[in-house]
Amino acid sequence: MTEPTLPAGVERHEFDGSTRLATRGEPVYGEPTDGEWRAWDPHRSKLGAMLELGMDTGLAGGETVLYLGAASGTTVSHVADFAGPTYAVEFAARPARDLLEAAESRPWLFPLLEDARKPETYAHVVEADVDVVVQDVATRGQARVALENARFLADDGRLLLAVKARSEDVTRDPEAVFDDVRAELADGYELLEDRRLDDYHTDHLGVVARPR
Ligand SMILES: C[S@@+](CC[C@H](N)C(=O)[O-])C[C@H]1O[C@@H](n2cnc3c(N)ncnc32)[C@H](O)[C@@H]1O
Repeated sequence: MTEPTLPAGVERHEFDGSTRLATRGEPVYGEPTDGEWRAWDPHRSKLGAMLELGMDTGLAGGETVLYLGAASGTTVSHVADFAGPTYAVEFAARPARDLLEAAESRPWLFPLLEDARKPETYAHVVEADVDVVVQDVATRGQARVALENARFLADDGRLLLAVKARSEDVTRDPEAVFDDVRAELADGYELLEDRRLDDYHTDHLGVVARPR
């Protein structure tokens, strides 16, 4: 089986003797750089882990992206380095300050201080038919958030979702949590691939899906 190709604008570069994913842009979280390239740390990024593990994200580069749970911009800054317009939703004010800083050198990165459970609050800003929704909210009701934001996706768009089992229920077996999330997601999405991200993020599932 051939590995899915990386999106244009994401390359493997040598940093301190090891080959790592990288994008081209201003550093954001103290990551090592090699000229214009900065390392993308899969231990700090679920999407980075999905790419590192060879999941077929469908990303080609240049996409319009809605990113839910942007926090201080670690991952979404890499996304904005290779994607097109990137709308970054985060509801906590503290990390959003760092997110605004990451956006200063990225004209295509649009931070939105909103609640991803209330898509109507940013529907007037986010353009219709985005190519990709990336979601990493690590909060209870992760499938519900993905379903509520499906309205933004183009028919052939992709949901790239990270599910944190412990955010749903700390006491349950993660596999049982993931089964429930898969079943709920099926209300609005066709699941194309899922994979445990434990090599990088304990008890997390990476999911690639498209709207039904
Ligand atoms: C695991 S962190 C995200 C890390 C980030 N995706 C990265 O890789 O750089 C989860 C973030 O989702 C945010 N979040 C949780 N629920 C949210 C909601 N309903 N709306 C917007 N942001 C939310 C949290 O405030 C937190 O910053």
